[in-house]
Amino acid sequence: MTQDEVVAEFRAAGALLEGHFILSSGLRSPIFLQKMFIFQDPVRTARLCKALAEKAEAAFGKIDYVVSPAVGGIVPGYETARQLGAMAVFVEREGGTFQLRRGFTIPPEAKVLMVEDIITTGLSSRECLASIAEHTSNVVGAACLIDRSNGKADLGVPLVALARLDIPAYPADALPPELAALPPVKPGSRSIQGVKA
Ligand SMILES: O=P(O)(O)OC[C@H]1O[C@H](OP(=O)(O)OP(=O)(O)O)[C@H](O)[C@@H]1O
Ligand SMILES: O=C(O)c1cc(=O)[nH]c(=O)[nH]1
Ligand SMILES: [Mg+2]
Repeated sequence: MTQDEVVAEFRAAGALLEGHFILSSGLRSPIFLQKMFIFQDPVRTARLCKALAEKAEAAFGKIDYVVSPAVGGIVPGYETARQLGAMAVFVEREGGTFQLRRGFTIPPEAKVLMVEDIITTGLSSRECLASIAEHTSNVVGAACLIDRSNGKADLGVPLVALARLDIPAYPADALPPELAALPPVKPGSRSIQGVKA
């Protein structure tokens, strides 16, 4: 799947939102990729995650476990794992920190892929990888649908992305006037889980 085809899937799903958004990192952006508009359509999700699974397998070889950060990572993590013939588990915030809960375990010999939905600064991905590191050192890499940092986010492990886009994001005190003129909205879940943006 080409980068243009990935963007076309987001556009067709109505997932390319324009406005003034407060991102999980606290950065502000005129564009928000509402991945849940992708994930509400299982057929579209399967198309994207099949392509992601193929790219991840080509880069990292056989993968046994996919681990993703809740909430946004759960659906693409599950579907990518299904396409890979791997297991799918997720980490979720407990007291603000990602933890493997619900009795999930990762066998020490399992080759692990971290799957994220969207990457902006890479903070959520790094937090997810840190929580995985408490269970295994067998992480082969990471994969995401869209890396909106255009390759600038450093996860500390190799990353494959279905699309790399350069989408502007600004600190709150450095907004361009046209963005500052719009009322900000905060679509993500980090702040409602008691984690400082
Ligand atoms: O690269 P980053 O700067 O960390 O931003 C990307 C993260 O932000 C979103 O999650 P969010 O915390 O908004 O919660 P969600 O997964 O519940 O949507 C998205 O799902 C990524 O996890
Ligand atoms: O950085 C984020 O929080 C973020 C950006 C984006 O486009 N989509 C999303 O779900 N989260
Ligand atoms: Mg997330």
